[in-house]
Amino acid sequence: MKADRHEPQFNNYANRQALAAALSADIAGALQTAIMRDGAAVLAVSGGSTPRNMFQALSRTDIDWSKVIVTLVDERFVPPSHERSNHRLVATHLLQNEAAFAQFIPLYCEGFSPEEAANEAASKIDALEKPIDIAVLGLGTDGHTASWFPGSPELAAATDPEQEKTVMAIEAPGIPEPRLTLTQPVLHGAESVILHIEGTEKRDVLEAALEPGPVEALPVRAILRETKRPLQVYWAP
Ligand SMILES: O=C(O)[C@H](O)[C@@H](O)[C@H](O)[C@H](O)COP(=O)(O)O
Repeated sequence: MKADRHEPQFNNYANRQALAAALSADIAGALQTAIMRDGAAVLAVSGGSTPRNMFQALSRTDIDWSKVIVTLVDERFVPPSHERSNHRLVATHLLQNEAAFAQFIPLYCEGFSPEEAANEAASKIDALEKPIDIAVLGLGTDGHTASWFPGSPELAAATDPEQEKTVMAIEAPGIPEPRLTLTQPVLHGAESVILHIEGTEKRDVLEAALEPGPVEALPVRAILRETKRPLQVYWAP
């Protein structure tokens, strides 16, 4: 193993259906373990198109969802009625069936500025008094994860291991609306960090990010290099 390479643990599947079934079962098992240990479990999920099938499978798992708190790794600064809302995506595909009994902490807040909404969401997440048990991240082909986008003026602050804020407002060239994103320390502090990627292009981006180089170029590096335990990668072609 290369000394400066931060090896995640790869869980590779023949197809995306098999990945969704396995990842949803593994997340459900880890949530149930946290519930048994702590009386509650915190799950933070990403938006985008990749997690939809996994969300639908996870929504049907038979765990005590009333003891699960779901929140978002990041959010587009739009109301939950908007088609680009991650809140809407999670409400539609995850908080259904058995998982309809989960509690949900949104990041967006109607009538608030992005910064005010970030502070409001941070106060709710900080009040949980336990770290996130499972954070599920996606990956963009530009190397972003969460809303840590290359070229964002707030990228350094959001990926700073010393950042004291849990949630930050962030903008970046080319994205249509402001974002709200969890910061590096709160994801670093998660019991388990999962990267759910599909396709060869994203696998290549991850391999590039595992090589030495600046976080600014491939921001996912900020979590590849700083997790309490090996990042779990779930991948299918
Ligand atoms: O709000 C978002 O879009 C996500 O949180 C973002 O970080 C996502 O995980 C990647 O952009 C991958 O998105 P796809 O799954 O659509 O490729």
